[in-house]
Amino acid sequence: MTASVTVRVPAKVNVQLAVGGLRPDGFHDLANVFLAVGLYDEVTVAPADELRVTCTGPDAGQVPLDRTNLAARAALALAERHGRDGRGGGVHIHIDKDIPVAGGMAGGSADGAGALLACDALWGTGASREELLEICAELGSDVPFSLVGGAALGRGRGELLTPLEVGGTFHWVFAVADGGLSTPAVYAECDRLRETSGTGAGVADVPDPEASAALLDALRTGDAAALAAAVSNDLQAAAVSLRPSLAATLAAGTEAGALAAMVSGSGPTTAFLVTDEAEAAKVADALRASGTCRSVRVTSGPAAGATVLRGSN
Ligand SMILES: C[C@](O)(CO)[C@H](O)COP(=O)(O)OP(=O)(O)OC[C@H]1O[C@@H](n2ccc(N)nc2=O)[C@H](O)[C@@H]1O
Ligand SMILES: Nc1ncnc2c1ncn2[C@@H]1O[C@H](COP(=O)(O)OP(=O)(O)OP(=O)(O)O)[C@@H](O)[C@H]1O
Repeated sequence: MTASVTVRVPAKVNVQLAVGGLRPDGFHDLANVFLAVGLYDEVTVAPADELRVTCTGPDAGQVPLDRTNLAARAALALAERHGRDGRGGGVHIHIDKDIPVAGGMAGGSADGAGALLACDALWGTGASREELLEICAELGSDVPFSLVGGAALGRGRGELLTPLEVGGTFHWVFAVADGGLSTPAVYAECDRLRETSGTGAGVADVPDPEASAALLDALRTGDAAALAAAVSNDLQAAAVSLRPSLAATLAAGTEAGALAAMVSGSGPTTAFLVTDEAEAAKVADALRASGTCRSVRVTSGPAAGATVLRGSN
């Protein structure tokens, strides 16, 4: 019997986040271009008498350890589908968290996808990729992408994925802000700004979001300058409206020579696209010196999706 299984799962940045109208179910239709980047959480699962979640890492204190944790919800969902209800809760899930919490980098989603893959291996469930993706979509809009990684276009509320070709490595600097932002609050602020913009348009009749052809081309050819010219995030104004101090962080990265500066997803982490590792180090130093963020991370993408590192059945 396998003693434990460890899965590594990447963070994401949205190189394009086009937000459509508010749907009757409370979600927004998206054209969401995800890129997985090399900051990872590791999720380890092992048999236990009951469901238990533990977490280590710099932000561990902000992670819920009850059944609301996305990793716990993933384990319970798989157990229920495979008739393990009696025993299914019997798993210890440990999260070694390196992805900023509530930072717009899909940290909780990563843990959900990681726990799902790890429990599937631990229990020998043999769930198909299709079933795993279905459970991921039930857990959250970003969770399917955490499973597949690489780069993908997410339609619907972000869960309907089409893998994208990427022709090179893109270098990034991330500025982690103090505290998090609530994803629903940022979407609500986006609607509020649209309603008060004076266009007279309601939040339901926004044009259908479309992926940018220039952006997809830049990903395919690995052209960082072209990607920088095409990135966009419809949630950026909302995140900055809720956290005005982000404007200074964005300006600090731009002044330091970043090709592009943007809010990562719903924020408040900010993302800076740079030409290479040397530029990344320069921009990272400038951001640290600016005093406009809590910490700075340097990495690159695309990164592989959820991957079993140790143990399997
Ligand atoms: C901002 C992004 O991270 C960009 O990738 C995602 O759109 C958010 O994905 P997520 O954190 O997995 O979000 P979910 O757990 O599915 O939804 C949380 C809340 O965010 C809002 N939400 C999310 C996704 C979406 N397409 N439209 C929304 O309006 C809704 O208020 C929803 O109740
Ligand atoms: N495993 C988990 N790790 C972190 N947060 C979790 C987890 N499970 C549930 N949460 C809850 O989800 C909230 C959002 O955390 P998360 O780190 O996923 O945000 P995020 O990166 O902004 O998400 P996204 O980019 O998908 O919108 C947290 O405040 C926390 O209460």
